[in-house]
Amino acid sequence: MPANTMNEDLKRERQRCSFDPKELTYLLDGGEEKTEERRQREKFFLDDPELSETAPSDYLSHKEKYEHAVKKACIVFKKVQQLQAQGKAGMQNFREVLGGQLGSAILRDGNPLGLHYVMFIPTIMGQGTIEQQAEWISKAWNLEIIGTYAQTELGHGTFIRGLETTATYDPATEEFVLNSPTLTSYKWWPGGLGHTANYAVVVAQLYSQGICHGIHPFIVQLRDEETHLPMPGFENVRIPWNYMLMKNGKVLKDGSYVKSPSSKLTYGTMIFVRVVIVQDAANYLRKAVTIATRYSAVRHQSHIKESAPEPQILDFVTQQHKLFPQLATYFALHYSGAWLWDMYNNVTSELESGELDRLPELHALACCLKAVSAADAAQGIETCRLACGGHGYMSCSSLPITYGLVTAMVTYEGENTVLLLQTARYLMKAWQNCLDGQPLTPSVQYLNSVRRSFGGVYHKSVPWIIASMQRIAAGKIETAHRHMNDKIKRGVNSEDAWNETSIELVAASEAHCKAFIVETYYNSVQQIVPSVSQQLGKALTELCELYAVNTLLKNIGDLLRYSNVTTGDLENLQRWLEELLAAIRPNAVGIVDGFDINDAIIASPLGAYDGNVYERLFAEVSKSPLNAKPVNESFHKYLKPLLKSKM
Ligand SMILES: CCCCCCCCCCCCCCCCCC(=O)SCCNC(=O)CCNC(=O)[C@H](O)C(C)(C)COP(=O)(O)OP(=O)(O)OC[C@H]1O[C@@H](n2cnc3c(N)ncnc32)[C@H](O)[C@@H]1OP(=O)(O)O
Ligand SMILES: Cc1cc2nc3c(=O)[nH]c(=O)nc-3n(C[C@H](O)[C@H](O)[C@H](O)COP(=O)(O)OP(=O)(O)OC[C@H]3O[C@@H](n4cnc5c(N)ncnc54)[C@H](O)[C@@H]3O)c2cc1C
Repeated sequence: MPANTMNEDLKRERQRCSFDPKELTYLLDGGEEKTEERRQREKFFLDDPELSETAPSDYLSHKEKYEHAVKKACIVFKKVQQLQAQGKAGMQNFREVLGGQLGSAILRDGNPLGLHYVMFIPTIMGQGTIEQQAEWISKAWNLEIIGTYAQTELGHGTFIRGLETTATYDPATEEFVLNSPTLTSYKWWPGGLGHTANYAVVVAQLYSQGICHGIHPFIVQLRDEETHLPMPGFENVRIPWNYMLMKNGKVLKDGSYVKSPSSKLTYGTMIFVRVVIVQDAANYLRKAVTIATRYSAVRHQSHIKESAPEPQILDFVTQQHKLFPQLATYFALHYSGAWLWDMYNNVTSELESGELDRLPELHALACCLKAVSAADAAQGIETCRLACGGHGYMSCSSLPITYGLVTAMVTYEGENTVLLLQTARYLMKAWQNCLDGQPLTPSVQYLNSVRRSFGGVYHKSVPWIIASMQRIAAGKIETAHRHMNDKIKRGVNSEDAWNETSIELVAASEAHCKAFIVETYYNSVQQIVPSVSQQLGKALTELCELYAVNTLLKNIGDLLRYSNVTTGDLENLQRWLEELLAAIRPNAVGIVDGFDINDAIIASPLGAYDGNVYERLFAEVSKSPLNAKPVNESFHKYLKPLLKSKM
């Protein structure tokens, strides 16, 4: 590949951009200094020859991939320790390095220490007493032990009240006795459980004095700390009394049980991870859309006008309609994720002082935002992959693996439908409160105002779209509430009525979440615009408008059903969408440049900064061991005899 050449199309695109991408980078990082720190950190890891890929891991076996990932995770850990020793990193950096997009680029095939940092340590911090934190946290941070979070069993993932593993307190020895007595009670799925972790937080049904007190977390040693040989299996495993995490519910030494202020505090780690997933989903989406946008600026195909040369595929409006909403969705999820993170931190500190009032609202928002961000990011990444035609299908494009990782988010940490139904529970109560004239929490305040008016006259503005989406959400909430109550009035019991109405309940939850995202995104942009250049402010506003218009147009049926919108208004919306695509077109490459994702993190020949797509694709396929020899052995072994036998 010619060194230092920049693709001519990308050069032109960069000249066309109306704002300076660096300004966007600084905005997203939180300032120039933060950008510099991030870049230095990325360089520190990515320039390490032991961490940079010489050959793609696609060509390794499953076992080799695992070993390769463990090796890299250990190198990363040592490097973070080096940074800490130099005072250049705090504890937070484990999360930034191992959990963010840098970590997922280095540990492309999975992070064997991921659960240790994202669930084991947070559970001890959130569920352990001060003494238990003192005992376990520093060991865990220093990687003297490696933990995981073992909740899901072969038979139960969603319905955690149905877990079968038991922990029975024996006051005679002051120990808990753990048992997984059936095939379906086997712990199944926990990340790192197979070969990496030597400890786990095990979630089990607590029994004391003959009474079941529901699920609680216990620290259990899985493997010998020296030999790493597995401890005897889950039959009558004895652990000391203080291995039950007792910040919330407790068992006293005599076996009496002290209830937690809320049994749902045991579910705290799940809320934390759901909150983190929103940001994680956004980051994966921005990587995919960077790849697809740069590729679409470099790729020429077909004709718009027969007389003109083949255009960049980014000039097809249908291509813009595939990609630009993904750019906008990144920002929408980024700002909603930041909002949720703030709420999570505020509510967590309220919980510390015994205030539980805002926990239900946090739970309702974390559930629907996790579900919608995982689903939208997955769909967005798949759209980006398809938008790259055949080359998007190649594993070296990084798009299939990115989609695979994000689609798992739909299932883990609470399956999406199940989480949307949790939010629906909250919304049904909120609607009832609204009917009864009771106060409403901030995120459902709109139900009151929407109830009073059916619609407002169309005007070309995001606030009109927000109001329309709130009207749709309130309409769907009202419909589900009414249908469920009709069934109950007809004699259906409330549980069956819930199940029979659940399609509408899920739809109501999604609509509520979308309205929340558009409003949060709009408010964030309104706050940012006065502090950035006029050009960047305009670009950010256009993206926000695109997200709003596109989301509303995807719900035309609902809009017609729940508002007094006219077909003329819909045509105006469609025109607005097309205007926005045209306005964003010159800035598309500048926007993804502003994401400032290092080429080693992009890890795709289609999306590198220099745009040398074809040269990089060629270089990539030549790494395949299959291409090392002109004739593969299978020809002589199988094909040749077959060909002969046919002659
Ligand atoms: C340092 C480096 C780090 C790196 C950093 C980051 C980067 C990477 C990030 C991503 C990587 C993450 C990898 C994670 C891998 C996956 C791990 C897992 O899946 S682990 C496994 C994950 N597994 C799952 O997620 C399992 C999903 N299942 C569940 O969570 C539960 O079974 C349930 C919530 C669905 C129902 O629970 P159930 O007990 O049957 O409850 P009912 O329905 O009967 O409702 C009763 C009442 O309770 C209320 N309430 C409920 N929850 C909460 C809450 N949290 N709070 C408050 N309230 C709550 C509810 O609203 C209702 O209130 P009301 O109406 O009565 O007033
Ligand atoms: C990559 C990955 C990593 C994971 N890591 C961990 C880990 O580290 N630790 C851990 O403990 N677990 C882990 N899990 C498990 C994960 O949390 C569960 O798979 C998840 O919670 C879903 O539960 P399930 O598999 O039982 O799905 P199920 O609940 O069996 O879902 C199957 C279907 O049933 C539907 N369904 C179930 N209940 C209801 C309901 N009440 N109403 C309507 N529909 C319903 C769902 O919507 C879905 O369509 C991981 C899973 C994956 C995929």
